[in-house]
Amino acid sequence: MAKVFSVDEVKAHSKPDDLYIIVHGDVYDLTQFKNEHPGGKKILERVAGKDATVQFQKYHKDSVLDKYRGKLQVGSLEGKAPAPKAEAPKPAPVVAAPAKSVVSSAKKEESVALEPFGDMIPYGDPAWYQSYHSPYYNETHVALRKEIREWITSEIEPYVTEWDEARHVPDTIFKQMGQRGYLAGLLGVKFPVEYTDRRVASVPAEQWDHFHELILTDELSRTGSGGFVWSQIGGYGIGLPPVIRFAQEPLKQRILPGLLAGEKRICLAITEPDAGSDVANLTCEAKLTEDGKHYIVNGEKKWITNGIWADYFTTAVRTGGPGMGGVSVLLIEKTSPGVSVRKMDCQGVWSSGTTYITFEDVKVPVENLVGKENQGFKVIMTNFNHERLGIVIQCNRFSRVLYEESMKYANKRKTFGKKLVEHPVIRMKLAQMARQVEACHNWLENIVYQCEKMGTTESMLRLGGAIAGLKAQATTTFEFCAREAAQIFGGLAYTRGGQGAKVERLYRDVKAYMIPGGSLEIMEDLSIRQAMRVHKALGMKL
Ligand code: HEM
Repeated sequence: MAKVFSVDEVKAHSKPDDLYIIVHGDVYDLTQFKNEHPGGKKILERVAGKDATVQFQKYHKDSVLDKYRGKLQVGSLEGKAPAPKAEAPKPAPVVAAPAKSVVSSAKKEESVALEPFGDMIPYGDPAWYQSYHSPYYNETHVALRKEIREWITSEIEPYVTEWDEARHVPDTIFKQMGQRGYLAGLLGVKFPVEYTDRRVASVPAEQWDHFHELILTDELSRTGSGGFVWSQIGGYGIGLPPVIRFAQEPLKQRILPGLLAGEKRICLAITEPDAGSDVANLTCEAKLTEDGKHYIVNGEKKWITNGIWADYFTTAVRTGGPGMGGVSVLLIEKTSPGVSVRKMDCQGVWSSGTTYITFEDVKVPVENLVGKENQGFKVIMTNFNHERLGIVIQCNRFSRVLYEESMKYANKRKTFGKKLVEHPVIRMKLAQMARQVEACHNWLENIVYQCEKMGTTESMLRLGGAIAGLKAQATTTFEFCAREAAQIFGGLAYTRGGQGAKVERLYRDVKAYMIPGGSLEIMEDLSIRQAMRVHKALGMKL
């Protein structure tokens, strides 16, 4: 049990070799820590024995305490009120919608506002977190949101900067993703109960839908690190769906339980030094042996997320003639002789393990063919909508994080005698960020709802154009917000770590979202070309 102090008792610890301070009513012993304090020891000695809450808030985000509390807190002041949790106070009488599935328009009376959640900064969270009415969410979504946010706040967020600098997230975190059932819920398909006994604590498997997946990815992205998110789902979220949809049953039985549990890792290997968004041009070749039992694979793959840690590579290879009709997909195993991986040094997403892979005479059993020979393009295409929606969710939360961080900072930092937020030029930046984030999120929810209703084939055929347009929108919003947030934070966004850590990191991560998964230019073009094709079939009259 932590000790209870009076103000006078804390005052007695006001020497450099016996240095206590008070922050938010909690008492910290900084006697040893002062020597390693990044802000210097003298500044701490000046507030020794005192309440330093105001000074602390000026130089740090409160989340710094999540990391150091365990090590430094020795007690609390007498009469201190318990700290507020992630859930905000309840201002209005609101109830969650029934857990029946997404509420239909015919049942308008069920579409009631959900309870407020989070910090209630305007636009700092999606509208349904801030007691707006929504037709999309029910109590299972509410429960999942709470479950993930608690985990991220206590076990992930305090360490993200450290992991990014180390360019590696501890393997235990990915294992937890498996144990918590999150990995099984990230595949754009119904919860795969036939291959795993892992379950998400707050959502019955049979009720799992696309909005749960949205919430999961969105909350992971609140960490403000593309590297962290990609370290967990960057390879998995695009490497595994083709296997679960198109691989042969014995292969699935063999590898899925380990992958869904977070014990094994997988990635998607399509891009090559000379083939990115123009997938049909890839050259990595796979030749069938004369006995028809193996493929022999030779070639290179570049910019492969998580490749360095992967046990399996869902790999696009050329088995036939030129163009898309000669492409197949093979599951290649890391243990096969001839596979080598080299980590690449990139501008952003540092902890995501971007990798260069070479395949030299790698022998792959024909049982590892995913889909049919020379029909790999269909396998790849089926993946695109899910991959791009994942990118959109991440980008939009990153944009929101940039806005939220800016809003908080603009409300505490003073220049020329005023808070930043009191300068119209800064409010204009915040307004421009918020309106783009909100527009993007509303389009996103609409598209996710269509995925939920249409199913895989129809959504693949009909939504490709809109999802490409949405990716273009989300990535340009992200780029805009990174630039504006950096201007608001000034020098703090130019240095790594500290209060501007998320802004500086996300600024570096932008291009990792704007180039892969279909570059901005290709997305904009596709959003019109593909939509025209679909609408021609729907009877478009020009
Ligand atoms: C529990 C007490 C404290 C802890 C755990 C702590 C921890 C830290 C950490 C980790 C940083 C690096 C930047 C960051 O991650 O935000 C930092 C920077 C800093 N801290 Fe503290 N600190 C504490 C109290 C204080 C107090 C009371 C003051 C002022 C009186 C202070 C002044 C500063 C300054 C000036 C910086 C440098 C900020 C910059 O680079 O812009 N700290 N502190």
